[in-house]
Amino acid sequence: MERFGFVGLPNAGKSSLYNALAGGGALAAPYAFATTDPNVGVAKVPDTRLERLAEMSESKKVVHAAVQFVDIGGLVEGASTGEGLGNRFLAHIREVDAIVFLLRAFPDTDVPGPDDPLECLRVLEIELALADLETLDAQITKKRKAARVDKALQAEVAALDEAHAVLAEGTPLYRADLSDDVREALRPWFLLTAKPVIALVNVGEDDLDRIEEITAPVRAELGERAEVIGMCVQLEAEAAQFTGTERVEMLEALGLGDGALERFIHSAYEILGLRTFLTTGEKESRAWTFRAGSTAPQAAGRIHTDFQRGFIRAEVIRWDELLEIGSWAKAREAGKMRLEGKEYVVQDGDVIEFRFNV
Ligand SMILES: Nc1ncnc2c1ncn2[C@@H]1O[C@H](COP(=O)(O)OP(=O)(O)OP(=O)(O)O)[C@@H](O)[C@H]1O
Ligand SMILES: [Mg+2]
Repeated sequence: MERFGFVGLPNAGKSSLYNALAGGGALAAPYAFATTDPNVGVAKVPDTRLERLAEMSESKKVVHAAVQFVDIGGLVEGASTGEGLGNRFLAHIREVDAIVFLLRAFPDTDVPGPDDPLECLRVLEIELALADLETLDAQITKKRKAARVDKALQAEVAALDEAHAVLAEGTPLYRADLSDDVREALRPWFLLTAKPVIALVNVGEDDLDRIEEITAPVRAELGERAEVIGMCVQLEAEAAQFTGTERVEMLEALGLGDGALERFIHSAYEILGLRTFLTTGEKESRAWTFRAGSTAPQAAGRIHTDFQRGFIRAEVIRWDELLEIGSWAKAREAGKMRLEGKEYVVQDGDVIEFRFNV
């Protein structure tokens, strides 16, 4: 399952965001990956398509797609040299698939810390860039020597040199203009600043009508490099303690509209190129996560490796088409199911039944 790490200065709102996701019933299951750090949550990805299909099939069970969130803890200036949680902290970041920068924009004299989101971003990025520089410095000389003998290593060394030059200027790699080849060569290095980023600007309760304005400088700074979302995490966490219509009323009363959590989870899903296909039946309806561009056998492998190995073909229909027809049996009868083979590239929103043979 894909994992997102919350990174921010102390008091940025990381734990509040975690609670917001946990409180809203979003936390499908607590997941402890280490006793020293129990703050890993599984958040289900909201999906009305799935709910409607489950209703249609009168499914006994409904299983949403899910992503993991980790509340990593506060990063302080000097983390790269061992300040604060230091290296243990950085190791946790290394394990995630994407980073969520929590940028504080709420003023509160009782809660210490900077409230300029751009300033917060700068400190976070410099610490992570320094940590990456250190990783490279520790290895680059050895690699260079090896490359003199083994020419095959030259491309990797060139990529490391390019990354080093970028980082030495204090620029995180996700912001740099690197070719796909260079990014690929850097992948085995698990560099912190090469990970995809969501910047979450945490605004104050009194600034709900200024979210766009407060978020704009961060958006301008990051451009296309990252997803930028503004919300008041505190209020979202309060609303998340309610469910169903109560939550809708609460969100309305707080002036939060549909709530930003769903939007946030969708963005998280989106930036990793994740997509959803669905299965539906009386026993269960379920949303499955796959990578954009996956073929039918690869998608089948998300259910079970046997499905991939023994793949014969897939019966496919778009979710809305199926809903309109009203049932799987009727769709089949009407000849509306497409038979797709090994080469088929699965689309977001496909409802699929796999035929396989093991
Ligand atoms: N948007 C907001 N407006 C006002 N107060 C907020 C907002 N978001 C969070 N807070 C408050 O700020 C304080 C710090 O929040 P939180 O504990 O979530 O930060 P944190 O990033 O987890 O900090 P740490 O790194 O110390 O663990 C809490 O008292 C919380 O209620
Ligand atoms: Mg915290």
